[in-house]
Formats: sequence, structure tokens, C-alpha cells
Amino acid sequence: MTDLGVKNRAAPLAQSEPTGAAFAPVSPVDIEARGVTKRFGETPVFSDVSFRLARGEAVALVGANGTGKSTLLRCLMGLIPATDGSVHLLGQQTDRSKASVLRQLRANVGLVSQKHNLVPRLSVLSNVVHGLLGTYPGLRHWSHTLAPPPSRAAALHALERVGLAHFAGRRADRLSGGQSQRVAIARAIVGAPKVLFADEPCASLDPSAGEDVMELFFRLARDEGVTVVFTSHNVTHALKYGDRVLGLAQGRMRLDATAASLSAQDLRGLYD
Ligand SMILES: Nc1ncnc2c1ncn2[C@@H]1O[C@H](COP(=O)(O)OP(=O)(O)OP(=O)(O)O)[C@@H](O)[C@H]1O
Repeated sequence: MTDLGVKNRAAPLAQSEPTGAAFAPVSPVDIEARGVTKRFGETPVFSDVSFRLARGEAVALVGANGTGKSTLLRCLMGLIPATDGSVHLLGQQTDRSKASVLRQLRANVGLVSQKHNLVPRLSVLSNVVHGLLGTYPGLRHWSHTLAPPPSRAAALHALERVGLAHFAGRRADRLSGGQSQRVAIARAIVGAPKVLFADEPCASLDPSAGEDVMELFFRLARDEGVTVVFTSHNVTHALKYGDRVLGLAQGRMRLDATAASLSAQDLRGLYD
């Protein structure tokens, strides 16, 4: 894929002030955290985290191991409750939404988690088709042979986007770790989500595949208006593919700035 580079990128849909305090999105807000605190038992992970993410923003969430990036993503998706504060996702307050509303909401949200959780004995295509299950309420199990042709076509297209269409018929347990990760990404994007969360999507990918995946996320945000939130320990990826960077350290959101206003050194400071 082409390396667009930071300098050639289209302007992000929304800009934030370097401090993040006066962030004023011009596009609809897809995600809003208001004073979010998360504790496990007595142990606080982070406190009083607030931000608003506009539609079509690509946002890198960075911070050292254990600072709570995955936990924050799970709070944003409504998979776990915040201890204090509130989260709005696509206009719904997740902790106040009924299960049926949350289910509907999740049909518009893609997740690439650190564990890809593919169904080992099923084909790659069937695993990707599973990403459409949310759009067919009531269905629990599925395979590509049962899926309607448009769903199969969508799954194949998603596999093409991650460069794995030629593996459609292969069993998932015959894939390498990096191939499995790319299938999980195809599964996350097959339903054309409005919001995509990706937790260290490149962790198991070689440098070239990692660049391709980040490029894909960047295009989803810029060309298709998908709001993309990805965590990464790769400072270069955060600055190159994020319009905006959020940084957790010492239990607080210490950084909220446009990528263009930041240097690699600024981000490394979060790890001191
Ligand atoms: N279910 C849980 N119960 C108790 N503690 C938890 C739970 N999940 C996460 N934690 C703790 O919360 C803290 C933040 O974990 P989290 O996985 O969110 O960090 P992270 O920033 O994503 O880390 P990494 O960069 O290593 O992936 C850690 O100290 C972890 O041990």
C-alpha cells in the first residue's frame, strides 16, 4: 500500500486544542467520556478522564503497560461499567442503555481486541461472516454457507482489504498469529462499523503488515468517516496514523493533542 505520510494527509474532520481542554468538534460527536473513573476493587486504574471524539477522527491511545488503555476501550464500548462518570457512544449513554439498545449499538461498532478469538475449526470466511451476526438478531451460530450472498461478498471484500482473500477457505486454526490478527480485523470491519476500536492491532504483525493495517484504518477514517480509536506502543504509528493522540499516565489522561502538534519525544515522555 502507498505510504501517505503525515504531511500528505487530508485535514482531520475535527481539531482539538493541544491541551484538549477546549476541544470543540465540528462534526457529530461519536464518543464522549465525561469524568470517567475506573477502579477494580480498591485499585484505581484511571480517574476523571474526559474527551469527545468527532466522527471520522483517527485517535491513538497511548501509555505505558498497565496504564489502562484496554480498560478504557472496554468502558467506551460499554463492555464494563465505569466506576464513576459516563460514556456516550453514538448518542447512547452506555451505562443507562437497555441490553437491546446496547446490542443494536454494538452492531455499529467494530472491535479488534488483543485476543483475536477466531473459531478455530471454521473457515476464515465463516469467521469473517461472524462479524455480521449482530445485524441478524436471534442468530447465534453461522457459517458462510448459511450466510446470504451479499454477506459472503462483504466478508470476501473485507478479507481483500486485509490482503487475505486467498485464505478464505482455510481453517482458522491453520493460520499464523499475524494472519489470524488480520482475519480478526476483517471480521471487525465487515459490518461497515461507524466506530472501530482496535487494541494494539499491530502487536503480532510484521512491520510491513502493520503499516498496511494502519493505512487501512487511516483510510476508513478519512474516506469512510469511521471513527477509529487504536491503542499502540508504536510512537511512529500514533503520530503518523492518528489525527489526535490521547495519552494515559499515572492514572490520568496526561495528553490530548493533535498528532501534528506532537513530536516523538513528547510521546516518549509519557513512558518516563
Ligand atoms: N478484570 C480486571 N480485574 C482486575 N484488574 C484488572 C482487570 N483488568 C485490568 N486490570 C488491571 O488494570 C490495569 C490496566 O490494565 P489494562 O490492560 O487496561 O492496561 P493497558 O494499558 O492496556 O496495558 P498494556 O499496554 O500492557 O496492554 C492493570 O493494572 C491490570 O492489572
